[in-house]
Amino acid sequence: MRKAPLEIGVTGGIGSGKSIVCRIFSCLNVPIYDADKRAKWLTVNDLDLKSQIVTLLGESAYDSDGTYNRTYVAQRVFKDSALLTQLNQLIHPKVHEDAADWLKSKLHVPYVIREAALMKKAGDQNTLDFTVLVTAPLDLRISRTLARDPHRTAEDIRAIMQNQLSDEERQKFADFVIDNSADSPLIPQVLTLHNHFLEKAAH
Ligand SMILES: CC(C)(COP(=O)(O)OP(=O)(O)OC[C@H]1O[C@@H](n2cnc3c(N)ncnc32)[C@H](O)[C@@H]1O)[C@@H](O)C(=O)NCCC(=O)NCCS
Ligand SMILES: Nc1ncnc2c1ncn2[C@@H]1O[C@H](COP(=O)(O)OP(=O)(O)OP(=O)(O)O)[C@@H](O)[C@H]1O
Repeated sequence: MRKAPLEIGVTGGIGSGKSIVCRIFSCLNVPIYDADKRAKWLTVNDLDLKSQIVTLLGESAYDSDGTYNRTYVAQRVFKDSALLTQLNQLIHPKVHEDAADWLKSKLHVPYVIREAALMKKAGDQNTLDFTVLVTAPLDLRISRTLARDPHRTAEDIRAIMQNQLSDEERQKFADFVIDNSADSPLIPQVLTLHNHFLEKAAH
């Protein structure tokens, strides 16, 4: 009997469908750690991190009510990969610490999922048992993201993509791939993986 749950990473670029895939896993009672969402929470609630971000990006990184000004930060960092690296270096250790704390309350389940766009860059694959890559054609990812995020332009989305690994690079470390193109239903693919992970966790 394993002492801890299996840890599965779900990764993919902007608009690939990580969140929707994780929502399906969540319906199967699998706990999900959403690294993007937690990173945003930490930027506001971890005061040490907040002051480091102000030192790096200036007071404009936060609105007067203390909200993280994501539009401002996105405009700065997705155009300047060196600055993005510096921001990552502040945020990622905090996210790793937070994820480790989260895992401590999930010891009773067969497996958990960590959802993150930056799996390889963040070094997450070293602690994961398996990695699942969610893919979709680039144009479809752009159109889905435009429909979801009306405040972004196609140019913004391409700038973000340029700061992310390509699917080809992600395939090198992925154990499984979920095809999220228009004609490929997600639920059967998730169910197959779910059964596989349950089996792995039992042995
Ligand atoms: C830059 C920020 C302010 C943009 O916020 P915004 O709400 O506009 O976008 P959102 O967070 O939804 O991200 C949009 C897309 O960019 C991706 N993305 C986010 N951060 C990064 C990054 N550091 N490198 C590459 N892609 C990133 C997301 O996965 C998503 O696909 C925010 O993403 C941020 O603070 N990122 C740095 C923290 C981080 O690395 N988060 C990733 C998980 S650890
Ligand atoms: N198979 C699909 N059919 C229709 N819409 C989809 C499909 N997959 C994803 N979408 C939609 O496309 C958008 C992007 O998907 P999602 O938010 O899951 O991507 P993501 O990989 O989590 O993106 P990000 O990295 O930006 O957080 C969402 O609005 C989602 O509802």
